[in-house]
Amino acid sequence: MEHYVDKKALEKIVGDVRAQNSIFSDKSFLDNLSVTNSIIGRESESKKLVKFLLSYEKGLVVPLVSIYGRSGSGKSTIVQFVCQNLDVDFCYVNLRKAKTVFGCINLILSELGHENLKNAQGMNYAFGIFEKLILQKLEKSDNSIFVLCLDEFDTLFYDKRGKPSDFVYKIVVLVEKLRTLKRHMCIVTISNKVLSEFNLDDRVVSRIGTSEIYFDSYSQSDVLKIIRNRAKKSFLKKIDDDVLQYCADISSEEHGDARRAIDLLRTSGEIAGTENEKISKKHVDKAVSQLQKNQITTIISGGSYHFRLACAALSRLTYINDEGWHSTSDLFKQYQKIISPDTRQISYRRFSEMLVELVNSGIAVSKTESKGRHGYGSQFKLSVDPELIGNSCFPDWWPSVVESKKKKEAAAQASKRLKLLSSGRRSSSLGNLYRTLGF
Ligand SMILES: Nc1ncnc2c1ncn2[C@@H]1O[C@H](COP(=O)(O)OP(=O)(O)OP(=O)(O)O)[C@@H](O)[C@H]1O
Repeated sequence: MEHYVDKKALEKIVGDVRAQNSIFSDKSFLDNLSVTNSIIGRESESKKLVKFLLSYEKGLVVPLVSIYGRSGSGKSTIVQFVCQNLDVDFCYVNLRKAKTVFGCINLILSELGHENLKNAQGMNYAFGIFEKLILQKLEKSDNSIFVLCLDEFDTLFYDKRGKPSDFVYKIVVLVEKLRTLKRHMCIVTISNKVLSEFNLDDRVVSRIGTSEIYFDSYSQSDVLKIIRNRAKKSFLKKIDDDVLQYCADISSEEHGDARRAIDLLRTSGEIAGTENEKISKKHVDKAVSQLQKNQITTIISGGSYHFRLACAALSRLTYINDEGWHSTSDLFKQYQKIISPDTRQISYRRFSEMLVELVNSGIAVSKTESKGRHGYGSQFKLSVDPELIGNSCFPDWWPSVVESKKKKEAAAQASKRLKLLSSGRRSSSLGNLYRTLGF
């Protein structure tokens, strides 16, 4: 049957959305993309950043400050809040949107109002424009410092062919050049990883020093304070504290993640609104599974065909064999079986890199195991339901996997019955023998 949206269907959609939103007074306080004005805690981290940036007033700024810590610990929020409230010119760029190093410089330029450049125009040309734009900006505002905030700094290092270390070197050289023009610039990198984990050349490392600010994960009570504050501003009616506690507990299971807590509270509210009920723990449970589903779908739909094949290989092995850990070579064999015959396979090495991507995305976990004389090898285990992954990767293919498992289980049952039967026959023929011998 064809599905289409007519006026009646649209009216229903509008009604559903209104119901979803009915229990909120102002949802903007539950928006993870906007920068909040009310920050709970984080005084010491803010102070350190202000100290690094304002040292320009005394004539010397460190070229690079590295901000690092687990996700949802407030890194991006604090950096943007501080920059917005100091007399500095700044440019905040989330590098996740870039696929290559050249893509990163294009993102920076476009944030500064410049059109995209073509690869062929080259990095040196791009840096020439970057320098001009910074000088123009400082001239206009009469500020002396330009802060370049590079969020998701790790992205730069995915493009190994684009020479990420060279790129950082070029920015540091620009910082030095601006200094000779009596202008200051500071690069603030934001990442989940510490700077030493990146493959930066010695010439970069020796120039940037070690100015780091670590953001410790929030405790359960920190997360609770953050969402209590948001709940007060965003819902029409007061939310029970045990519901907020429950959201905070779930969001602190692994590490205190404020983003997860805010998403959870918003989604629980939407579900409660749709069901026309007061928000309760039941809605939080539903929100947890809805968010997990959404997250998986986003990761998988954004991945390449081979990434989805790697996910599918791990899901199939896990589902069919009811087993957790799988080696790279078993997974590669499985990948070779699933891939469509007219598609070119990626190499074993590239496939192992893809498995690492899977771990980075949170879909799987890995461990290293000794293989005796053969050294060490990696093992991978899914961290989510294989059916959810398999169905999201290739919905037309997954039913055949379910069918194979059914067949395998039926065959195992049949062989069990056969064994029982034959051992029964053997014991009854032995019984006859004993009787004949008079025992
Ligand atoms: N101390 C805080 N007070 C109020 N809200 C906070 C605080 N810390 C984080 N948040 C909120 O939590 C959400 C996530 O914060 P943020 O994006 O800054 O985390 P992050 O450490 O940069 O995460 P990631 O590494 O995943 O990018 C945002 O909505 C932010 O407003």
